[in-house]
Amino acid sequence: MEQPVLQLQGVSKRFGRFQALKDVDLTVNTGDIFALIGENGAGKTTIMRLVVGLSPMGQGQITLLGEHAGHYRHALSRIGAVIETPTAFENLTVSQNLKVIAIQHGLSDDELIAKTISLVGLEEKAKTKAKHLSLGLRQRLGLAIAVLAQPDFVILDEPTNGLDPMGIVQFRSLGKRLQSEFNTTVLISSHILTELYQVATKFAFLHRGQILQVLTKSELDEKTRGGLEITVSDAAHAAEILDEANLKQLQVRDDSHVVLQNLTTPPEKVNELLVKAGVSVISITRREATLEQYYTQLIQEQGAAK
Ligand SMILES: Nc1ncnc2c1ncn2[C@@H]1O[C@H](COP(=O)(O)OP(=O)(O)OP(=O)(O)O)[C@@H](O)[C@H]1O
Repeated sequence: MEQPVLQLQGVSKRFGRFQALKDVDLTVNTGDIFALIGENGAGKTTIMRLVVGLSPMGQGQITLLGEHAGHYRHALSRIGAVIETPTAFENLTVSQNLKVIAIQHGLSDDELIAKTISLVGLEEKAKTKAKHLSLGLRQRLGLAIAVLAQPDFVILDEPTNGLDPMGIVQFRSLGKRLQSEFNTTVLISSHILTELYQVATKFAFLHRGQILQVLTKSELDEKTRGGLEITVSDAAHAAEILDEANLKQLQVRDDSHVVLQNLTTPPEKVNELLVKAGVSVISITRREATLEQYYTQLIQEQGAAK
């Protein structure tokens, strides 16, 4: 059954006079791969640091695995986190690093270490010292450290930072395996929105310290579903004609572009309607909005609403 793993209620945080988070409400449930999406400085890392107690609480309440931030007893031992640059023992090899972490968790299972190394695709570097790893490989070691003890909840801040394309592909499968094989709940931030879209099941859009919207993957898919981009001589007139024909979900982008969403009407029909009404149709193209475009649009709407 779905249960809250992490809840933020009315969380605000200031750094001096700067309001980094404002009244943030979030619920991450068991099995979610919950993506935090936001521009540089939106507050993603601040949320993660507050959750793990790396930063003192501001206002509001954070509940992690049933315990309140500031009063954690067992919650932190049940999570794995990579926040900012992952740290490792520089003079120890990849497998020695993982051995140390295993011992810290009271585990002495070499098979688990080997399995974790393969999960993050570090087999060929198992005997390499951490100080000789590239940024992307360090990132993989950080991931391995975070997931080694099979925590209930994993927090990953920019886990794909520095990964090469192969690393990103492997990361995608790691995200899916964490969920399907270990039922791990994940909170993740990344700048690579196409990657987040591939792995996440829920999306929170954060802008200047505030949550604009939280969507499930199917809600996001619904909102970004394909539409027709219509280039015409007179967009306002075209919109009137389409509206009269009961094609309601439309948006005038500028003087010459109208976008019609959730369309079941074929493009030929749209063309016929417009041409009959004397609007010159230059082109009709089918488009799907990406997560990136959706996020940009959301921020623009937010700016326009102010
Ligand atoms: N210790 C601090 N002192 C002062 N300001 C801070 C501190 N930590 C974060 N900030 C500010 O708070 C804001 C949010 O920062 P945060 O690191 O959470 O953003 P982010 O969404 O993770 O961005 P990025 O994508 O760049 O990592 C930024 O403007 C940052 O400069």
